[in-house]
Amino acid sequence: MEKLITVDGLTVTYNEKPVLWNVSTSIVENSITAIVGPNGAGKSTLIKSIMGMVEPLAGDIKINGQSPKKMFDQVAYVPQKSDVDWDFPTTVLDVVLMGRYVHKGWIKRYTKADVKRAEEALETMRMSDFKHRQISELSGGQRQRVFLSRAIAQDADIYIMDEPLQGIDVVTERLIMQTIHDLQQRGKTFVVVHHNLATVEKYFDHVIILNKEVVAQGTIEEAWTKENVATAYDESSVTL
Ligand SMILES: Nc1ncnc2c1ncn2[C@@H]1O[C@H](COP(=O)(O)OP(=O)(O)OP(=O)(O)O)[C@@H](O)[C@H]1O
Repeated sequence: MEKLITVDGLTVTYNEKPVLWNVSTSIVENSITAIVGPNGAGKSTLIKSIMGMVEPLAGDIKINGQSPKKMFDQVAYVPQKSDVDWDFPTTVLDVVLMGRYVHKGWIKRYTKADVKRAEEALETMRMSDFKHRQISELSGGQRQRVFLSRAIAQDADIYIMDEPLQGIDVVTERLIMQTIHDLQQRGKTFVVVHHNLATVEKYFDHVIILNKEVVAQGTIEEAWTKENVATAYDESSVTL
C-alpha cells in the first residue's frame, strides 16, 4: 500500500526540551491510523507537525510528496477540544463554512454551493437543527460533531484528528466512527490521536505507538501487542 504521509527523522523541541526525538513514520493511503501513547508522548505535536503548525528542529515531512504547507487544502484538521476558543461568537453554520474557506481564491466569499455543502455535512453529523446556534451554547459532544462537520465540508482527502472521541457519549462515538468508516470507503485517509486502548483494535487498521520516539508501528496485527503497549506506557501489565 502507498505511503501518503512520510515523516523522516522528526525532532521537535519546546524550550530546548525534546518532545519528539528522531521520529520516522508513515501513514498508509486509505488507512485509519491511531496514534497512541501516554500523556505528553508528543501525539499532538506529531500531528501539528504534519499540519505544518509546529516548526521542527530537524526532520522532513511530506504529504503526497509535497511540503505540508502546499497541501493545506487537502488536509482537514479536527483540533483537540481544549485548543478551541468556544466563547468566540460564531454560529454552528459559520464554523462549518470555514471548511470551505481553503478552496476560496483571493475573493473570500461563500457561494450557495458552499452553504449547501456545509448543510449536508451538518446533516451527516445530525446537527442540522443546531445550525443557527452559537457554538458557546453547545454540549461537548455537539461541539465535536460540529468540528467533524467542518472537516467533512472541506472535502479533503486526509483527515487529521486530535482525540475526536474524548468525552463524548456512546451514540456520538458510534456516529463519528461510522462516518469515518464510510469516508474510508470513499478513499479517504484518517490519522486519529486516540486514548482508549480498549477500542484500538475495533476502530483502526493501523497504529503508531509513540512515546517521544516510535515504539511500534504498522497494521494492528503487526504492531498492537501487549509488549509494545507496555513499553510505551512503561508498565509491566497493561490490559488491552
Ligand atoms: N506550546 C508548547 N510549549 C511548551 N511545551 C509544550 C507545548 N505544547 C506541548 N508541550 C509539551 O510537549 C510535550 C508533548 O505534548 P503533546 O501535547 O504533543 O503530547 P500528547 O501526547 O498529545 O499528550 P496528551 O495525551 O496529554 O494530550 C508535553 O510534555 C507538553 O507539556
